[in-house]
Amino acid sequence: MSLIDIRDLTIYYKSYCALDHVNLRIESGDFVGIVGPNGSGKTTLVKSIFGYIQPHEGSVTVKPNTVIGYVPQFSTFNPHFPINVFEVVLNGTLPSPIRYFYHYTEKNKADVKAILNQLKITHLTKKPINQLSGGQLQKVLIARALVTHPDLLILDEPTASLDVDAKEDIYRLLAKLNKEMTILLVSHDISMMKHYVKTFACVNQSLHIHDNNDQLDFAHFEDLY
Ligand SMILES: Nc1ncnc2c1ncn2[C@@H]1O[C@H](COP(=O)(O)OP(=O)(O)OP(=O)(O)O)[C@@H](O)[C@H]1O
Repeated sequence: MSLIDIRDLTIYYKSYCALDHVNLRIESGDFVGIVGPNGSGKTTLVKSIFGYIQPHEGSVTVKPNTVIGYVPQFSTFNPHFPINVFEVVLNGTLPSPIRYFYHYTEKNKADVKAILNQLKITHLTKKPINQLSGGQLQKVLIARALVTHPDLLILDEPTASLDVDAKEDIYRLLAKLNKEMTILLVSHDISMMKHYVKTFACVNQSLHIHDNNDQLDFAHFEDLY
């Protein structure tokens, strides 16, 4: 069974059709890059995988017991909230829905330490998040998603607004993580993605799949923007 099986997914916002009979299968171990122009339906596709948006037609089936980690778009995160790195990552262990009087366990805290160590950001543990660089904050958000030990990590434009070195650093980290988990990455960085991604899904209301081993005409992809 595929990790994610999307069949004939059609989503409308009122009368506007954002996704039109989209089909996509994500297999365990894949590194899928979702590309497409602004407003083409990438975030809508991701939200439908989480079940935040219900299909008007078609279905999204997630393999039972799949743990999904999510790194939201940078712009949806408030970097000025008075909280430090350890606390942000610890938040990732909160159960959903949150129970009243929930207390973090010692295991939760040990998991956070282990992830910070794995991502080599232990030195940032006590730093307030408003003192982090863009690349450091992005790694912290990835750490928060990893603390639940996901089978599938979904990232929505994790490298937007980062400089080239910080972008490369994030892509190298994702390539390493892909040895242990499946990755679904929404991004506009086609030129960098093509070095790391195994499968491209090109969204523009409908969806086309390309194997990165194909001789892809990336110039044509870039024309879409
Ligand atoms: N809640 C909503 N209500 C109405 N229209 C919406 C809503 N969310 C998205 N849309 C519209 O649906 C289309 C797809 O939006 P979506 O956010 O999925 O695109 P995207 O490919 O992620 O864009 P971007 O690259 O700019 O982040 C857009 O035309 C958008 O304006």
